[in-house]
Amino acid sequence: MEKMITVLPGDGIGKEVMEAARAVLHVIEKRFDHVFTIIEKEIGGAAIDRTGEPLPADTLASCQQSDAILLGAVGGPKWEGGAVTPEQGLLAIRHALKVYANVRPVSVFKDLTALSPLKEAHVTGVDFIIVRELTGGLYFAKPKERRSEDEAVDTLAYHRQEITRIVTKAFQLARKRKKKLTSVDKANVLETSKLWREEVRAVHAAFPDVTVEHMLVDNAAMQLIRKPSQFDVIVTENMFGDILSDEASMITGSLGMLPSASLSENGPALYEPVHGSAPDLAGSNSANPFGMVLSVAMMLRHSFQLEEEAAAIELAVQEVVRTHVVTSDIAASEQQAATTSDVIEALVSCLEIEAATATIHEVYQ
Ligand SMILES: NC(=O)C1=CN([C@@H]2O[C@H](COP(=O)(O)OP(=O)(O)OC[C@H]3O[C@@H](n4cnc5c(N)ncnc54)[C@H](O)[C@@H]3O)[C@@H](O)[C@H]2O)C=CC1
Ligand SMILES: CC(C)CC(=O)C(=O)O
Ligand SMILES: [Mg+2]
Repeated sequence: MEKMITVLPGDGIGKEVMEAARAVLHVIEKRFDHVFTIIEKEIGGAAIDRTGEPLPADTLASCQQSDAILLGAVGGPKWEGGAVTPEQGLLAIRHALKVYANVRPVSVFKDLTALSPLKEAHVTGVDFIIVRELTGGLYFAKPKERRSEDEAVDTLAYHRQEITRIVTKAFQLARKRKKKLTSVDKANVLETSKLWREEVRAVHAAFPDVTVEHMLVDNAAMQLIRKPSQFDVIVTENMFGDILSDEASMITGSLGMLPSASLSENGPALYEPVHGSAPDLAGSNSANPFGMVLSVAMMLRHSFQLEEEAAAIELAVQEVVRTHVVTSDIAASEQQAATTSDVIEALVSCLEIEAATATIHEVYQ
């Protein structure tokens, strides 16, 4: 298979975790005989420094011509408060690619259950996805913001159609899973949430086999900690999904574990870890690359239908976790922490050994 992938490392640890994505893709290419043409482009602070723009035209053009896009993370103190910010580049690319559905799976690796701050019994069996609306709501309001000396206003607006398409996507995903959808809103006070609920009820008519519950966001935040295994598919608006997914990441042991896929109706999808550029870790070779690497697996599965290749990556992550080659966020102690480079090396050899094992298997069966 031949595919073109634009990679956008971005800023901070985005660059470091993208090294892991590249290394893993390289092994997959060799092992399964694919050709991945990788084009690297700038976004965020790196792009501002060189061009003055957080999303240069050539970056967007490359993404639009690609079969899929991998993004690290953007942002950092260097650009905070500037007239142009790295985060504007991130929002702009999501908007331009129309990737309205951000799918964030939350599942716990067996060998990490003890690391969750939650009781092990509560974490066991956790396997849900957050479907976050990604191109509307507070982060995209027009006029985007209003600011006077003493007042600032952001506008939360949703059009019925924006709700219909994300809710439909969530129902479709729920139908393929345990058929339980939790719609999270704040319908007791927000007009947008009332419209959201109306639409969930309307779309439900086409998915009678899926059970729906409506949950207020403050309760949902609590329920995620109380009993995360109650969830199957959560669908929610942009900012609620942003906040709840960082919260949910800790069920798995670390924000560094979570991958995501940002999907459009029919254009290329964007795959990125849930975390940001972590300025506190940048340059220290200690970022957890699993969220990025698992995003590569999502890309292979969803954009290229390469199930075996995706599973090979997930298996390698599982094996590397099992052998405790992990960064400090999920290591048993600081002394036992591996570097990002160690983890990449372990992932690569694991993927290569898996290949060798597969070959022996084929020879002897
Ligand atoms: N998709 C993106 O590009 C995102 C960008 N950001 C940007 O990132 C910058 C930093 O934001 P923060 O609020 O600090 O969020 P963050 O997600 O970068 O970091 C939050 C905390 O989690 C830790 N962390 C994050 N990723 C990790 C990993 N892979 N391994 C181990 N620990 C990890 C960090 O060390 C930090 O303590 C800001 O400029 C923000 O706007 C934030 C979230 C998403
Ligand atoms: C710029 C922010 C909206 C990025 C973020 O936190 C996210 O997408 O999860
Ligand atoms: Mg976020």
